[in-house]
Amino acid sequence: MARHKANAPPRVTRQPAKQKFSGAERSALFARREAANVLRTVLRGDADRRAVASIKSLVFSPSVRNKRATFALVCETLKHLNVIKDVLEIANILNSKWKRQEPLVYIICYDILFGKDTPSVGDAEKILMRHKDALLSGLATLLVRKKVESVDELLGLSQLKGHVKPRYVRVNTLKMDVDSAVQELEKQYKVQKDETVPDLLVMPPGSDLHAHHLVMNGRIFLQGKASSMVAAALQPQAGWEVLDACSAPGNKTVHLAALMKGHGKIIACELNEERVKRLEQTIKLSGATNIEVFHGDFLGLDPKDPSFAKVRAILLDPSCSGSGTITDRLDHLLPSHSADNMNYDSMRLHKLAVFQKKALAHALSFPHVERVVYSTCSIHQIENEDVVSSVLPLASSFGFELATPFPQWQRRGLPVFAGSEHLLRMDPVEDKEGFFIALFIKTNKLNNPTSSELPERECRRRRKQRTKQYHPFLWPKVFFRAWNGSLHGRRRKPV
Ligand SMILES: C[S@@+](CC[C@H](N)C(=O)[O-])C[C@H]1O[C@@H](n2cnc3c(N)ncnc32)[C@H](O)[C@@H]1O
Repeated sequence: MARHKANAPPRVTRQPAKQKFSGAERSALFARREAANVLRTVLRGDADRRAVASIKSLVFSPSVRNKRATFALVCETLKHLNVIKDVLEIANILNSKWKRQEPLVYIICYDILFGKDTPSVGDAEKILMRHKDALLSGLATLLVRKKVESVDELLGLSQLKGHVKPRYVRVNTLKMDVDSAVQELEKQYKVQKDETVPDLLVMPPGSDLHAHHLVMNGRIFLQGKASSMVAAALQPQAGWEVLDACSAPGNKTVHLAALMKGHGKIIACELNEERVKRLEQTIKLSGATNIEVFHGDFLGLDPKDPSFAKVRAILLDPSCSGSGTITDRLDHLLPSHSADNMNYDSMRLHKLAVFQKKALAHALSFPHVERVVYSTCSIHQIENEDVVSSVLPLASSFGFELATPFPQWQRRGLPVFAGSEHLLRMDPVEDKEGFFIALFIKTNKLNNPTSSELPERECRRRRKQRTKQYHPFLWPKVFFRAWNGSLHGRRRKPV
């Protein structure tokens, strides 16, 4: 009887010279390799809790050639990942020697078990195809064990099927006006203007614009509704100086530039080196010339540094759990979102909230700032209402009040403190995306004279006192950094 090397790792990529593939086979083979590379990055990032980019942005990076097929394969494999892993275990096919090839094995198994065409070319494919019967019978065993009749039931897919979201595009008014964009897009799609954000267009779900010439040349940006509401809520005026505190990949930064009609200055601060590169690409694509990129820690910026003396508005969109967009990003399918990780999640949320509170308190402490927007794509109260309520005493001591962004918007903050009706929420089911926005405006309605009525020395004294009172945690860090020579990040020239 012929014996297969069942437990040997597949040797991949190189094919024997004489082997001839059809065009379709070749492109399927490439798509599986590209999907495996994306999946490897996604799973590694998820395991380390340090994802560099979402699945979408990895697939739509320039290095991936067959984007549509790769995206579909990655998403489908992730949706089925737990099932595939269980089936592989039941079929007892893999051992530790396969470890380095795991993502490719998952992709091929997806194709074998659930794909339209069974893979016919490729070394790894051939090895796994020899186990097709074992894989199929492993799947049947799994359905029986889980007491379900179909794979859909196993995946609980029915819950996700209602999640159909329109495609939103934001017109980059630095390069094109809204009506011209509508005219151009209407040649291929049904287009409507969004009723909330003036430069936002709504198109049918599934409209694939990734390769559209308006996207490629930065005349329109593929940006969701919630994300487009943030810069609009800040309402920066042409000529202002604005600080985008946590800015990469820069969608909101370039939206600010468009709202300011290219006049004034935007300082885009970003901590992560890799993401600074993406920020710079976004800025270049947008054509904005008034954005200065600052590679460094927002918390390390000294609000009293003369470079920020003219900053009048801050957009703070800090790192968050992303719980409002997980169905979009498919993050809920990643191993870290399984029930086993609930404890880890609450620890992570707590850590995020600590940072968010610090960052918001810091934003409010810039002396000449009049408007601060705080936003997250999270549904959790701990990252939203709780963060805002924790800084309210500090905010009011600086003369800030909560204001109501988009007053016509119905869904407001959770009623957990007086004033939460000013906050804006979007619901992941009703609005197809979970999001949160808070807007602080300096009204200077203090019980004592307004800061503009006080001599500068007195203002300084009061600020110092307030800082001592509310910021015990901030200054030691800043001083340490200054002492350590790392207070200032790298300031880059405008791109
Ligand atoms: C939610 S993302 C911002 C998205 C961005 N506003 C946009 O619309 O494209 C948060 C960003 O903040 C950055 N970040 C996290 N901590 C930071 C810090 N202390 N200082 C500056 N940036 C930080 C992260 O690296 C990440 O790129």
